[in-house]
Amino acid sequence: MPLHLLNQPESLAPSGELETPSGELAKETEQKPAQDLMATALGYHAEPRPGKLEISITKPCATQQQLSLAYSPGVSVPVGAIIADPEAVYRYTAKGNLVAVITDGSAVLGLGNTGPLASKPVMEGKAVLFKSFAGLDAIDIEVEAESPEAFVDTVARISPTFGGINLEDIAAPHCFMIEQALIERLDIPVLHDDQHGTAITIAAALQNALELQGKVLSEIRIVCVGAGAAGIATLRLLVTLGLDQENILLVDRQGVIREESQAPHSYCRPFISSSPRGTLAEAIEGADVFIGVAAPNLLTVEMLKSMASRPIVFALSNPDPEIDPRLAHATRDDLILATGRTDYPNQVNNVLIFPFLFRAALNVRARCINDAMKLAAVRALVELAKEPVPEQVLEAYGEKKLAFGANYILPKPLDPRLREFVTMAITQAAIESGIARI
Ligand SMILES: O=C([O-])CC(=O)C(=O)O
Ligand SMILES: [Mg+2]
Repeated sequence: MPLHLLNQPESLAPSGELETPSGELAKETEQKPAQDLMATALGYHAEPRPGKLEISITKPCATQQQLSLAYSPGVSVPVGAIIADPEAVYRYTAKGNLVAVITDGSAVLGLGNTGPLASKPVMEGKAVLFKSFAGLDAIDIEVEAESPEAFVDTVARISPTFGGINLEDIAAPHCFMIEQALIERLDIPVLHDDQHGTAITIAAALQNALELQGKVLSEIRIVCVGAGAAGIATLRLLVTLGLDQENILLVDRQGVIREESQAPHSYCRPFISSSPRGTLAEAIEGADVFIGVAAPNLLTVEMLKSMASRPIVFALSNPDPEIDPRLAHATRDDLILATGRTDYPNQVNNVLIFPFLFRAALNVRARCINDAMKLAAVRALVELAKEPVPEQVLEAYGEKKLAFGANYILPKPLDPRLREFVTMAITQAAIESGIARI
């Protein structure tokens, strides 16, 4: 069974082969790149040494004198300083630049419950992104936890090591309670990336897509497929930004969530609909926006055809989207489409945000990542997408021209301006909202 079908909710599973305009031949030619990707990805992870991370040392340790500073007896001096003033830990250790990427492996990408061990490449990957995009040191930690409480306890117990905690790929509904419990318990920033990193990125992308399609958030009708971490957090944020709760249909494996008893968990409650529409096909008819954070190939050609004019489709299941992008574009030419993938235009992926939320929070030693910081992050992405794109970005993506428009609604993840522009905006919000400690 292909990995992307593991643990997939039954009624969300693709109903068969993807319908492609060019039929069998298209299927055969698609298999080759897929095989190439498998071999290349395995080689990338295995060679020249296994994995994607190593630890490096930042102080010389080659002479007896240096050794006596790095270790006994010199190391006891900062210990004493930290006992006298716990804040000194930020001066004498790596804590202030160190983020833990922590998971229980229960909702890994769109792959489902892979367990902690198999999630390790993803968590190492997040650590790589923290380092390369925001200069933050990050360590992946995969936890075998028998309950959400045990997971919270484990994270809380190891938290003194870190300047921030990035929770990653934890299934709903436990992810909501886990994040809340840790925010309350710890005095360092805690963020569940798949909720807020994803929600912020979607909100920014949607604002820009709506502007291009000549629509406004307060008037559109939206269908969100997936009532997990990303779906719930995104709807919450969009409502904060002006989306009318009445215009939301939240769909999960049973269809549109219309009754308390249908809801997979209590966090769906604000989005329970009184609409007569019950299936995804019924929900999508006439809708302006489709947000998929669920599973591959759920959005059919017929459904896409039935959407309102100038529709917006965010097919964000990773790695395989809710509709094949080529198929979607072949079906409608008035569409704005985004995926979570690097190899198509309009990548809506939390990598645009999580490195900079933590960079900003750690820069000012914020106790938490608050709503003001999240909203500033949305605004920064919205604005940066409208700025002229530097040559360096065009080169990185092999593009001749990129400009704000249907195929460029968000900055590219490899845009070096993100680090300064987005971090500055979030930092400013942290300072103005009074949670900066330095
Ligand atoms: O890793 C990614 O591409 C985005 C993400 O957090 C996820 O899908 O869980
Ligand atoms: Mg994730």
